[in-house]
Order: sequence, then C-alpha cells, then structure tokens
Amino acid sequence: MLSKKLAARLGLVKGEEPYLTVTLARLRQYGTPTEKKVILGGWLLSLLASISFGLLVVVEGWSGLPVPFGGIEVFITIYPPFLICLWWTLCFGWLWGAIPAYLATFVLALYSGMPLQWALLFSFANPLGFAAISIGYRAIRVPRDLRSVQSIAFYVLITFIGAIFSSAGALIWCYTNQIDTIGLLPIWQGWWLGGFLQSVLIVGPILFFTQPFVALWQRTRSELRAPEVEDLSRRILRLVLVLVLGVLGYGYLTIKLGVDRVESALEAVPGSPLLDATDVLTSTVWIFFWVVALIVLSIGVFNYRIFTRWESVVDALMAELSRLAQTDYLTDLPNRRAMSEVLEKQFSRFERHAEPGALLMLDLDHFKEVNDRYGHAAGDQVIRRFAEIVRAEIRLEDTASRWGGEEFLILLPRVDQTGAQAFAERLRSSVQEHAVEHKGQQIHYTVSIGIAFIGKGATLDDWISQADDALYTAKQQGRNQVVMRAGGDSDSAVVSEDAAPTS
Ligand SMILES: Nc1nc2c(ncn2[C@@H]2O[C@H](COP(=O)(O)OP(=O)(O)OP(=O)(O)O)[C@@H](O)[C@H]2O)c(=O)[nH]1
Repeated sequence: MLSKKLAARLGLVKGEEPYLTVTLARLRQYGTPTEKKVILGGWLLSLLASISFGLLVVVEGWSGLPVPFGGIEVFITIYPPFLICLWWTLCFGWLWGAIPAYLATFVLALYSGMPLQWALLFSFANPLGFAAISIGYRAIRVPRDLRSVQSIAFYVLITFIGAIFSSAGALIWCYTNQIDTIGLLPIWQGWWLGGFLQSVLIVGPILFFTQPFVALWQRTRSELRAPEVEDLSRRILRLVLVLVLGVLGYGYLTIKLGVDRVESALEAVPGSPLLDATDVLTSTVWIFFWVVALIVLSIGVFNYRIFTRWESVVDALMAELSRLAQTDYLTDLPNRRAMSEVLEKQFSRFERHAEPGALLMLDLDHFKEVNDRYGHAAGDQVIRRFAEIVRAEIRLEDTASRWGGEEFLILLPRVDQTGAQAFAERLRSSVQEHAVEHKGQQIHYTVSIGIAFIGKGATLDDWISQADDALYTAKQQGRNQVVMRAGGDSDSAVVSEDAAPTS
C-alpha cells in the first residue's frame, strides 16, 4: 500500500479527505444518542420527502422544462428525490442515498402504472448513477467541499458520468410508455442533462456549505466509518471502467437516437438526394464513434497501466525507505526505533496474555581499546562480525537489534530462565572463541550480557532498565559474563563468568 503522506502530497489518490462512509450498524453500535437521533431522523425524513416528491412529480405532471439543446427541444427534468439522495450519497455513502432513491422511484413508477417487474428495474436508475459517483470518490479522494478547482472539476466530471448512468431510467420509461426512439431522444437528453444540471447547480452549492461540517465530524468519528477492504488499484480499475462505460454509453445513445431521428424523417421523402448524403454522414459518424470508442478504451487501459506501474514503483520505494529507516546501516540489524516497536508489541502481549519474554542487553567489553589500538575501521568490522554471530544464534521469533554504539538488545519471546541463560552463555562463549581478523591481525574481544524478565506491575522502561542494570553488574563484576535479573526482583544472579583478555 502507498504511504498516506506521500500520496497525499502527490495529491493524486489518497488526499486529505477519503470518501468516508458511515454504516448503519456502526452508527447503532457506536453513535451517541444525539448522532443517532439527528442522522437517523434526518434520513427517515429524507426518505419520506423523497417518496412524497416522487409522487408529486407524477401527480402534478412535472414532465420537465422544454429547453433547446443540440438542435431539438429537450425536457429537462427536475426531480427532487434525486437532489436529496445525491446529497446523502456524497456525505454519508451510497446506501444512504440509494435506498430512498430506489423507493421513491419505485412508488412513483407503480403509481404511474408501470408493470411491477419494469418498476423494480426502473428504480435502479438513480442508485446506478450514485454508484458511479461513489466509485469515483472512493478511487480519487478529492474533497467534496467544492472549494478548489480540483474538487469542482472532479465533481463536474463524476456527476456527468453519474447522470449518464441515471438516465438509463429514461430508456425503460420510454419503452414501458411505448415512446419510440424518435420521442426517446429529447426525453433521454433532458433526463441526463437535468440530472447533471441539478447536481451542479443545486446539490453543488448545498454541498459547498454543508460538506465541510460533515467531513469535520466524520474525521473525529472514525469508529462510525466502514472499514476499507479493497486495495487502491481495484478502486482505480473500477473508476476507469465506469468512466469508459459512461462516456461510450453517452456517445452511443446520442448518435443512435439522433441518426434514428434523421433516418425516420427522411423516410417521408423517398428518393431525395439527401438520403445518400445522410447515409454517408451516418456511416461517417459511426466510424468516428468507433474510432473514439477505441481511443477512449486505449486511454483507459493505458492510464490504468501507468497507475499500477507508478503504484508498484512507489510501493517498492516506500518499502525500501521504511526498511532503511528501521535498519542499522553497519550491521543490517533492526535499529533502536524498530526494536522499540517490537518491544512495545511484546510488552502488550505480556500484559494481555502474560506471555513471558527475556530481554538481553549486550555491550562489547573495552571496545574503546579496540578502536584505539586497531583503528575505527577495525572496530566497525568487530561490530559487524559480532552482529553475524548474534544473527546465527537467534531463533526466527527472536529479535536482535543494535541499540546504539557497541550496545545491542535482544528479545527472546516465550523463553524461561534456563533457556535465556543457555542462549546468553552460548553467545558469550562464541564471541570469545571467534577472533576477528583485520589486516592480518587477530582481534580478540568479549561481551557482557545483562538479562531481565518481564515482571508483573513493571513498565516497559522498567524492563529495559533492569536489563541495563544487570549489564552494569556484569561490567562491574569483571566483564565477559552473563548476569540475570528476574522480573521485579532486585537480586541479580551471576550465571556465568569467564574473564578473558580483549586482545
Ligand atoms: N568503530 C566503531 N566504534 C564505535 C561505534 N559506536 C561506538 N563506538 C565506540 O565504542 C566505544 C565505547 O566505549 P566506552 O563506552 O567507553 O566503553 P568500552 O570501552 O566498551 O568499555 P566498557 O563498555 O566499560 O567495557 C567508544 O570509543 C565509541 O567511539 C561504531 O559504530 N564503530
């Protein structure tokens, strides 16, 4: 996954404002009484208003305002349920808008005499448009507050696509009302244009004033949000498909309905020289359409390929960056920052499941002398060799880190005192036995080890400082030895001692 910060800075896919959707189940579980009252009450009111307005549209015969568009008079529909439900979709999530939109249209369709099976299908038109819009905002996380060029541009694009999908209802409406393709053109044009204009001119300003408050509230109420399950490239792929289908569907219907209209008009004048010219024109328009369709498809595929490539490059870079930030450059062991995270996890496992764990603090003895006598490069080599020995000794579930300078910290989870002691002793003697060769010289060195166990009531810091104390005792007692300290117990026990020269 992409780093949030980086992607936000790029302003491309994970902006500051993800499409936060509130789920009903989470609202019931985690919502405050006021939130439940305001949101559920508001939504139920919206549902009632949508159904009532939907019925009014049919009862009052609001068939749309006639407006000249593209050479014909189209009937721009005003459909209040669309406005209300689009707002809910944009601010709370698809289901919040889709359910009232579906029910409002369903009641309207049945009232106007549409057969049940067609009404069931017809009512999906607006939810379909809303789905396209929410897919868009899920993939491209531009804010919905319409306070920037980017935010407005995306809103206009995605509501256009949403309007095209929603206008699928016009096809069913005309079919069930036996309106032929000639009559379908002005209705369909008016349907999508109406949806689009309502989105931009009415819902847009409402969104401008309300969305910042909704977003602010949603940001602070993360427990109400639906968890995100899909990865980014799937979301982008869905958006590309929706855009391609929307644009092609729009182009296809516009041309098909326009051409049908011309052809039927020409049937009335057989033998007219216009027929030939129209044939040429329609064929040309269709060729143009298929060429554009191919171009739109290729651009879609191409953009998706660029995106996935970019995402995998960024992912690899981020993984490498995070590895570098967590790794010690000299030994390749986890560094102090990484080890601190591991320790916190182990400590919480101890607190929750009383899972035992031993912490070993190790320090190379008289290391200053090694540096002074053989040089800093030799000292580095000793540190590297020591890390190799540690790596060879630990199990898969253990974590060894360079805590700083010539100090190391090793965590042995699920280990008892005997096991920890045996491990430390093995390590200590292995170091003693393996001299480091540097420029033909044998450098002998030793290590002192302090062990501490997690104790009840102790904090993580206590645990680390107990290991440190044990190490200090080991140093005090002559170095090259292991000192173990049980959790919470201030008594330390020397478990091994084997003084040895450092060179
Ligand atoms: N070569 C090298 N030396 C380092 C590195 N990090 C720390 N040191 C050196 O390690 C030495 C640590 O010295 P001290 O803290 O005095 O401890 P010591 O000489 O090991 O003595 P005791 O710990 O008491 O046994 C210092 O000279 C540091 O400069 C490193 O990455 N490379």
